[in-house]
Amino acid sequence: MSSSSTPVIGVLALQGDVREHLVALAEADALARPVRRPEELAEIDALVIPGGESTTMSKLALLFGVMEPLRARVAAGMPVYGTCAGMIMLADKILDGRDDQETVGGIDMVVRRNAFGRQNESFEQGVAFTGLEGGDVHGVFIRAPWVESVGAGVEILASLHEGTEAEHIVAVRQGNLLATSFHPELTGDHRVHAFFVEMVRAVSHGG
Ligand SMILES: NC(=O)CC[C@H](N)C(=O)O
Repeated sequence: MSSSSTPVIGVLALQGDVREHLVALAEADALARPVRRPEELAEIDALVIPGGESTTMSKLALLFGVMEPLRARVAAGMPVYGTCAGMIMLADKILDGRDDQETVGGIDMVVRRNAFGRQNESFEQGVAFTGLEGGDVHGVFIRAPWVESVGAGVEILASLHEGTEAEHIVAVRQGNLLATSFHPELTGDHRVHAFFVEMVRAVSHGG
């Protein structure tokens, strides 16, 4: 771990909206860099897994040999933030995935891919996010997953209501792992990234 107060945060750069996360992290006062190879994983304090396509990301992570090193670092407590496809990658269990699709795992949750359905492929909605000041976050949902269920150790940070129907969980935290169904990196509002950078600082300073 870096001992400086500016954490080095990688963005998993196999596929997806890497550049937007690099910009958002830099604006949230982190040193951000793309990460592709196992040896690059060893040089970061924390990681963002971007949105994109989780089936492709899974395949490339296996191909590049980063899946196992990533699992090892997650098990060792490295903070990771996953958005959308990145949320899927952090799920211990997924529904509607491809048969050969693997995840990094780490969050005790069941995530359903493309959960909001075809009619609702992409939409934008205000999201009340526990722990963030300044009002709703602007939620950009693109073929987004939702969290179907969580284990006892998982904190629910945001949910959406569908009409009068059930709530769908769209943001969670378990220990040093954070995941959102939506894409704060596509908005100019970097409060969720700043929230993650604070999580990373807390870990670094705590030793
Ligand atoms: N915007 C996104 O990241 C979409 C996620 C995509 N539907 C998947 O399953 O990976």
